[in-house]
Amino acid sequence: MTIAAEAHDLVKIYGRGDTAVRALDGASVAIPAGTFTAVMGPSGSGKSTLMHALAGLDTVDGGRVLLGGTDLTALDERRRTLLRRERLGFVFQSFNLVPALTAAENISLPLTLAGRAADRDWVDRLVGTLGLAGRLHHRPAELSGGQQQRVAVARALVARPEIVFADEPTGNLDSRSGDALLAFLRHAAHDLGQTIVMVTHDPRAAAFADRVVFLADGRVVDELDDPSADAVLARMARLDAPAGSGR
Ligand SMILES: Nc1ncnc2c1ncn2[C@@H]1O[C@H](COP(=O)(O)OP(=O)(O)OP(=O)(O)O)[C@@H](O)[C@H]1O
Repeated sequence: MTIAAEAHDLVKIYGRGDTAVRALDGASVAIPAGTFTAVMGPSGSGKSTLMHALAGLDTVDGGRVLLGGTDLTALDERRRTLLRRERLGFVFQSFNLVPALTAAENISLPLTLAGRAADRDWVDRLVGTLGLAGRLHHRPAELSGGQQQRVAVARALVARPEIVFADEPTGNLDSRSGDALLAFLRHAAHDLGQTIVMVTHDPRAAAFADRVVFLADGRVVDELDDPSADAVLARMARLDAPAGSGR
C-alpha cells in the first residue's frame, strides 16, 4: 500500500496566552493512495485545520506533514504554493469558479496557469463522466449549483493531482446533486486511482468514503473502514457524548 500523505503529531496553536487554542494537539494520520478518506468530528475538533495542514494551505507549530516523500513543513511559503499548484487539487463548499470564464475554461484553468497542455482524452473522460458535455460553453451563473460543483471537481482533477482535498463539497447542494457528486468521487478513487480527502459533517456523505477518520480535540481518535451512515452516526454520538457520561 502506497501512502500519499502522512501527518505526524501535528500541533497548531491559534492565538497566545490565555486565549490560545490548540486546534491540533498531536494529530497523526496516513492517507493511502487511491482511496477516498472522509474526515469527521465535532465542530471545532480541528477538521479544517488538519486538512489545511495536509494540503500546505497553512503552517503548523509542531509535527511533520509528508506528501509523497516531500516534507511540507520544511518548505517556505513560495515552495508550498508551487507544490499546491503542481501536485494538489481542491474542491470547496462555495465552488470558487471564475465567473467570467466558461465551464471549459474553468476546468482547464490549472493547466493554463501551469503552462501545461491538456490531455484531451482525460478531459473528455472527466467531462463525460460528470455529465458536463452540454454545459462547457456556459458561464458559472448559467449553471445549477450541482453543475457548478461538478465543474469544480473536473477542475480539481484535470491535472491528475496526487491528492484532491474537498472541504464540505456537498454543503451547498441538494441531496440528489450531492449524492451524484459523492458517487463520482468514489468512482474517481476506485476506477481512476485518485486519492481523495474530504472533510464533512454529514454521516451520509462519509458513507461514500472507503474510510472515515474521526477527530476530537485536535487528535485522530478513531477510524472506520467501509463505513455505513449508521456506523458513522454511532461513532459520532460517542465523540459528542460529554466525558464521564459512560457512553
Ligand atoms: N484563524 C483562527 N483563529 C483562531 N482560532 C481558530 C482559527 N481557526 C480555527 N480556530 C479554532 O481552532 C479550533 C479548530 O477549528 P477547525 O476549524 O479546524 O475545526 P472544525 O472541526 O473544522 O470545525 P467545524 O466543524 O465547526 O468547521 C476551533 O476551536 C476554532 O475555533
